[in-house]
Formats: sequence, structure tokens, C-alpha cells
Amino acid sequence: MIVGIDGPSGTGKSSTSKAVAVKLGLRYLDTGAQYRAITWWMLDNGIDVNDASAVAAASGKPTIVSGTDPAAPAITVDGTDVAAPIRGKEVTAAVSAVSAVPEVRARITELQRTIAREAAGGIVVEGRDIGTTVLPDADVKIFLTASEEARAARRSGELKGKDAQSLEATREALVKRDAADSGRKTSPLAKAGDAVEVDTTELTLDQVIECVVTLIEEKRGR
Ligand SMILES: Nc1ncnc2c1ncn2[C@@H]1O[C@H](COP(=O)(O)OP(=O)(O)OP(=O)(O)O)[C@@H](O)[C@H]1O
Ligand SMILES: Nc1ccn([C@H]2C[C@H](O)[C@@H](COP(=O)(O)O)O2)c(=O)n1
Repeated sequence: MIVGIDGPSGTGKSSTSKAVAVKLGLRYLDTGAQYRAITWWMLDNGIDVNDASAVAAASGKPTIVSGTDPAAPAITVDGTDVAAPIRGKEVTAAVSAVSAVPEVRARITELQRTIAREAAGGIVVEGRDIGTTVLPDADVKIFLTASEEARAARRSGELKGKDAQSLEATREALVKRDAADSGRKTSPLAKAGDAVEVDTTELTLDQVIECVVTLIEEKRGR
């Protein structure tokens, strides 16, 4: 059972995917974390993230390893645990530029396909291009959406300490990132033609989880 969950930022992909995977005994892959990890490495190594040639030339250097336990998602770069730093605002601001570089996408997509192939009991993979590009033959494809206001309010509640910002600034940053992710040439954020769209604006997280579990069970024939 391969499940692909795509959608813009803050629609609930990670929370939903992890919970669904735990409930159904599936593995879990956060592909955004992989793009964040390679972005973290570029920044840490002084690569100009707006120089696509420099990013492309360096894209094969870091070794990124993703854990697939939905109860304890893990990610390392060259053996360093980067689960916390990849969520910082420097990485968030740079990740769209790095993930738009075709050489980066080719490398990370290959990694994602290998992980999905090796997940014998099935896997929930979340991102932006899972249904369209990474796993076009996924058994179930979901595209989550939510209003800008709902997404900004959800994200704003998470940002604390040095990364705290106003609701409006959070909304603007989110809209800007979605526009970049939807507008890139290679494998943009998009709904696959055969994906089921779920608008989560008025739904609780539990309702979204239930909806996705039901779609998967219907596919399994239960
Ligand atoms: N249906 C919902 N109702 C209320 N809050 C929600 C809902 N779904 C998710 N959230 C909350 O919204 C925040 C963002 O959710 P999550 O990280 O799962 O989104 P995402 O789509 O994976 O975002 P990104 O692509 O930016 O990583 C989290 O704090 C989560 O708990
Ligand atoms: N399949 C994917 C997953 C993610 N990205 C890029 C675009 C996002 O802005 C960024 C971070 O993702 P997030 O952690 O917010 O889910 O990574 C992508 O291009 N393709």
C-alpha cells in the first residue's frame, strides 16, 4: 500500500501522514524534510542558494538518510542529526530555491523512490510532487488544501522564540513559498489528476485523519 499525500504548506500533510501511518502500521516519509536537509547542508557549507549552478554542482555531495518510523521521524546529513535545525527560518526561507534545482530534485526523487520500494509493508509519503512525479502509481493519492487564513493561523501557533512572527508575516511567507513551489519548472507543487482533494479548512485534524484512513481502507477493500 503506497499512499501519496501532497498539498501546499500548512494543510496538515505531516500531522495527517504520521497519524495515518501509525494507525495502519505503515512506514512514513517526509520528503519536505529531505529538501530541508539538503538546503541546510548548502547553507552550512557556504553555498549561495540563489546560484543554481553552484547548488547543482554540490547536490551530490551530502549523504541524506531518512528514518521511516512514523512515531519517531529522523533525518541525518553526513551522520549529523538535523531534525531540529532544518525547521529554522533560514532553511525555510532558502528551501524553495534549492528544491527548484533539477539536479537536486533528480537526486532526492531517486532517494524517495528507493525508500518507498524498500518499505515492504507499505508507506505514506508526503510532499508536493508525490502523486504527479515521485510515485505516479501510488495506490491512494490525496491532495490536502486549506484557506490561507487557516494555514497561517496553524503555522503561527507553532513558531516560537527567535522564529516568532506576526500572523500577517506568517501568511505572507507561506504564500510566497507556495507560489515558488507551484511556479518552478521541474516537478512543481500540483494535484495529480487522480488524487482525491480534501479541503481541511473546516475539519479538525482527527476528522482529516479519519477521512484519509477511510479512503485507504476503501482501496484495500475493507
Ligand atoms: N485540520 C487541522 N486543524 C487544525 N490544525 C491542524 C490541522 N491539520 C494540521 N494542523 C496543525 O497545523 C500545523 C501544520 O500542520 P502540518 O505540519 O501537518 O502541515 P504540513 O502541510 O505538513 O505543512 P508543511 O508543508 O509546511 O510542512 C500543525 O501545528 C498541525 O498540528
Ligand atoms: N516533494 C516535495 C517536498 C517538499 N518540497 C520543497 C518545497 C517546500 O517548500 C520545502 C519544504 O517542505 P515542507 O517541510 O514545508 O513540507 O521542500 C518539494 O519541492 N517537493
